[in-house]
Amino acid sequence: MTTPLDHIRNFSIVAHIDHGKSTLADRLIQLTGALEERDMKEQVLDSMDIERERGITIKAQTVRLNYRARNGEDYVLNLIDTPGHVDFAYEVSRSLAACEGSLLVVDASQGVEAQTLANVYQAIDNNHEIVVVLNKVDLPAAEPERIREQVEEVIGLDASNAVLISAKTGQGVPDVLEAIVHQLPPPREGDINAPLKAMLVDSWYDAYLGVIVLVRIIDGVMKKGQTIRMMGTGAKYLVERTGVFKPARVNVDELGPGEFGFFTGSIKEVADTRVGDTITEDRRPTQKALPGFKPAQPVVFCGLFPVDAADFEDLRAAVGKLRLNDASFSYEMETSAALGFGFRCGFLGLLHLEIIQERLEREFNLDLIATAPSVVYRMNLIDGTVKELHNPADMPDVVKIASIEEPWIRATILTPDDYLGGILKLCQDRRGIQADLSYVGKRAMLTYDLPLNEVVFDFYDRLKSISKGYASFDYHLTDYREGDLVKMSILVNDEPVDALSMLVHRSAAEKRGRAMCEKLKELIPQHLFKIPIQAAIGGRIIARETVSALRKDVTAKCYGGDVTRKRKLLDKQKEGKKRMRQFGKVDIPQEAFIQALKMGD
Ligand SMILES: Nc1nc2c(ncn2[C@@H]2O[C@H](COP(=O)(O)OP(=O)(O)OP(=O)(O)O)[C@@H](O)[C@H]2O)c(=O)[nH]1
Repeated sequence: MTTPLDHIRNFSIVAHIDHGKSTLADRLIQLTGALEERDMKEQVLDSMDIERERGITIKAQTVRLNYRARNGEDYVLNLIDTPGHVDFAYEVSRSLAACEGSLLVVDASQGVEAQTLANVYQAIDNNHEIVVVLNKVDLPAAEPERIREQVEEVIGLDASNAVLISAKTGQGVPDVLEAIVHQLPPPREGDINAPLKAMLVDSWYDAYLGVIVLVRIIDGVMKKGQTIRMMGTGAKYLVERTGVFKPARVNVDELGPGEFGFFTGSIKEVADTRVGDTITEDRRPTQKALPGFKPAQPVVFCGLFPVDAADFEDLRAAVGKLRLNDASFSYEMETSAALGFGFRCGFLGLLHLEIIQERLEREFNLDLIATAPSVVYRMNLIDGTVKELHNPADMPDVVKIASIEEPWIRATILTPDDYLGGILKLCQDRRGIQADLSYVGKRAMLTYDLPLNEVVFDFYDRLKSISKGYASFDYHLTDYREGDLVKMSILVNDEPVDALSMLVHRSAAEKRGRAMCEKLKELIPQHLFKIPIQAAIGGRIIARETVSALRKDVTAKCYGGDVTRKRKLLDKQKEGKKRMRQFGKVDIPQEAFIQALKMGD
């Protein structure tokens, strides 16, 4: 039996990272009895280990809560989880488009932050009704009244009905459930007799069931035995199972209008499902598809190579497996003179890159070298063609290039006033153009346009360290702009190391080149001969350092003495060697690549 529309509420929780979204979700699940206390793992919505460790939510999920309200009526509340990090802004927007309301969670001791703004405006753009929830009122530093005013002033939302809670102690959380029922609207449309029309919200790969597709039903019903058609791709599948998450997976006979749930149907790959696609019944299709979504485009690329060339096939299998579950991660084979065989991989952002790299190393036990992250450049060639450049190593000959364009972002930074000077300097150093500066209480809200190229390395780390962790940051891509960009190569012992070449702005090239050479000098161990390290643009050397030659007697400890100690040392050397890469006659440790690429101003 399907639930009547006016007894359904579909909502998301939007918040800045760490303001308590997952803790509140846990409480709601617990209060509605969706999960027995003893089954209650901390933060059930964050299902992947790495996510839990980092405390961030990546994959959007949904949970059905059955709630008997104080008026005695039974409601179905679908909680659609959204990720909180800027890299996953696209996933946020697609989950928001599938529901009607949001809880805006704001930490009452911290107040509005950059991602509070970014996420709540996305919800408002999706016509959401919004319940303001002020969390962490148990903290001595909480100032709910001040933050209530801030929400009204800065965001322009009515916060007079804000619910004051502590997701940690549970205080006030039952009022959140009532607010969901009374302040959020039921699904706006939905005709059970109309042809099936459903939105594909998400999909992921499950080892037992294959691809699981999360859907929001608009019209009609979806049930086992139906042949459905994806209107965007034209592909047809037989529905084998329909169900909901409570949060454990439970099969149901059918899904009706306004409901969220999943279906399975021998779909082989996540890549066969397109988020935002309209699903209809093949036999009786709906006339009009939903407005589609754009697929998420990778914006940051880097090469991933196995430290040990023998691991290449394992790496291939591993990236293939990850891709099964993450359509926004892309890869293609790449060869590098310096690093051998590997893959050029595309990511939604730096965090996405780090997560994938970490999963490859941890879950698949691979030792990897990652090359400098690079954005996608547009090369306007003299012959009129346009080429997208994902890899600095593939840069066309400069004489063929008319101009180079690079992606720009609009960044919003909120910071306590004390750190404003340092942050302005950082943005300025990174070629930023200030668009706005205003105040949110005692904090400055800075809006800057920046080249993404200047942000992908360590901008976020620098921002955090300048502001002692107090500044918050959010960005979105805006446009491509022409830039005076040059390819900088690094030569070690007169040989170019392709994995270290990068595109930089001409004005920053010398400084960056010098910094790279200095770092490499520290990181490359001494050899028996002198090693020159140089940065070059075309044939012109712009920076140079030298690793001096090793004096012979340093190896003396390897001769004579205790045999076990000697063997141990040799073993250590062998281990160390594995993590080195040979360039001509020079061994470069793996760390050198990573460290050399972190600029440090
Ligand atoms: N004192 C106090 N701490 C809280 C409360 N709610 C959450 N926390 C703590 O705040 C931290 C962040 O909470 P999460 O629920 O993980 O925050 P989140 O917004 O889901 O974070 P992301 O998943 O990273 O977006 C955790 O250490 C929680 O234990 C509260 O009401 N009071």
